[in-house]
Amino acid sequence: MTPYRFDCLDDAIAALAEPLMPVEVESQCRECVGRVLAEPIQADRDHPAADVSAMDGYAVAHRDGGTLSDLFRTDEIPVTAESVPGSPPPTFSADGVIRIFTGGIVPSGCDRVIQREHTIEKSPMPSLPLGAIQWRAEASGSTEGANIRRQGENLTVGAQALAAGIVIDSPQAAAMASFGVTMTSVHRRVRVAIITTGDELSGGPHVEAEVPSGPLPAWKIRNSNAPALAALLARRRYLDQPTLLHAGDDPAQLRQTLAHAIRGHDMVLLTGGVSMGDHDYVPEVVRQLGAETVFHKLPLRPGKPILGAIHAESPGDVATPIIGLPGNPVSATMGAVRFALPLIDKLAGLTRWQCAPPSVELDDVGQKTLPLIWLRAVRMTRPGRAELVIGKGSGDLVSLAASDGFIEMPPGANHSGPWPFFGW
Ligand SMILES: Nc1nc2c(c(=O)[nH]1)N[C@H]1C(S)=C(S)[C@@H](COP(=O)(O)OP(=O)(O)OC[C@H]3O[C@@H](n4cnc5c(N)ncnc54)[C@H](O)[C@@H]3O)O[C@H]1N2
Ligand code: MOO
Repeated sequence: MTPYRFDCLDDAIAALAEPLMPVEVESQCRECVGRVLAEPIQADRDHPAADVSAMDGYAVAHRDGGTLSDLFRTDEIPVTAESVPGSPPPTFSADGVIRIFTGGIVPSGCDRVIQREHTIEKSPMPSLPLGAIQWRAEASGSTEGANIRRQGENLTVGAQALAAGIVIDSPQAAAMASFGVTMTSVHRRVRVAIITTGDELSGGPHVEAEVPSGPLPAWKIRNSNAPALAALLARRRYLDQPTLLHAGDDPAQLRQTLAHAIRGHDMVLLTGGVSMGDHDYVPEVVRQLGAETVFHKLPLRPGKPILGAIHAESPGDVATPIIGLPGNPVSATMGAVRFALPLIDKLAGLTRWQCAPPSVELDDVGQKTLPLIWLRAVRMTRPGRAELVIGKGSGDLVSLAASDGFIEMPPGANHSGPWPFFGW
């Protein structure tokens, strides 16, 4: 029997994710790159729309024995017409071959395209205004259909090109453009509030986004968690810029700040004040505001005191996840990647919001083990391989800045992996 409600991080995340619904849909969005598609996209035409050439070369209909298109002929064969991309195809006749360019329509009757490298090209002359060719030996090795992209081989008209619930990135933008879609339905951007806590942060109770650069007394620190979490979120264009809030070590102020954040946001991330100290008010304030604590503390290092809760005005109402990340910068950053990002993805409307991280093997794992799930900072050394970045614990944001992400090892493990890798 363990003292934790969840022994597995994915189970804890799934429990928090369970009541979450994707945010609303905006229709007829034009600037939709980086947003989450909310409706499927269908092909408005076959892709390709006709049989087209995949090479610059000559379109022929190979008939063994005697005809001009015979690839075993050794004499000169006239070029009778050209098929140029952007123009309708010429008519093919067995009197010669058609010069065709990549993307040009293969005239009906042709059964293959021979790339120009497999020909000897003869210059035009008055009797042969488009010139002539002779086959090189390689031409006779071609097969039927060679270098032809068939009409509809990628997709046929009416079939689904893109499913709803994916991010519109570069390939998806290409697919939409190619099927003539200039506006579509997307989920609105997810609104996240980040609340930092603690009187030790410089700027007093109203610490905001700006980081003061002047000298500080030793008992004050600069707020590194807000910029760390904001930077993680900034890469996702399906999020609004997060609202940065701060509450000092005062339960009333924290309650007011958290209540305000819940009202205007889809998710609230807090850092600090979640552990056992006399000034750690987050768990109590979360309860006071009527949120259900799904877990508080997980068998995890760093980040053991993490809290996950769900707030809903009334049963069945919109559920707002609240994640209380430990204040230590390494715990806050790793916790945000591991816990907050998948939940944000679910809120954003992504179908595949659950983590499917790549894996890496460690170059050298050392002897140490932990009886907890261990998140360890690593730096990539080669594809699929990483080395540990040894730091001084969960306050060491300096060594974290030398890492590419972290791996997750189960309790007691100390072999080289492969281990799931979570990049920054
Ligand atoms: N008696 C116990 N003490 C502690 C336990 C425990 O189980 N029993 N857990 C330890 C662990 S593990 C962690 S992690 C920390 C988490 O504590 P809190 O979440 O309550 O965080 P704070 O005490 O408020 O802050 C911890 C640390 O982080 C610094 N901090 C806070 N906010 C920021 C910020 N925005 N930017 C940069 N640094 C920040 C803060 O000054 C503290 O040094 O609790 C252990 N204690
Ligand atoms: O979870 Mo704490 O992060 O070990 O310092």
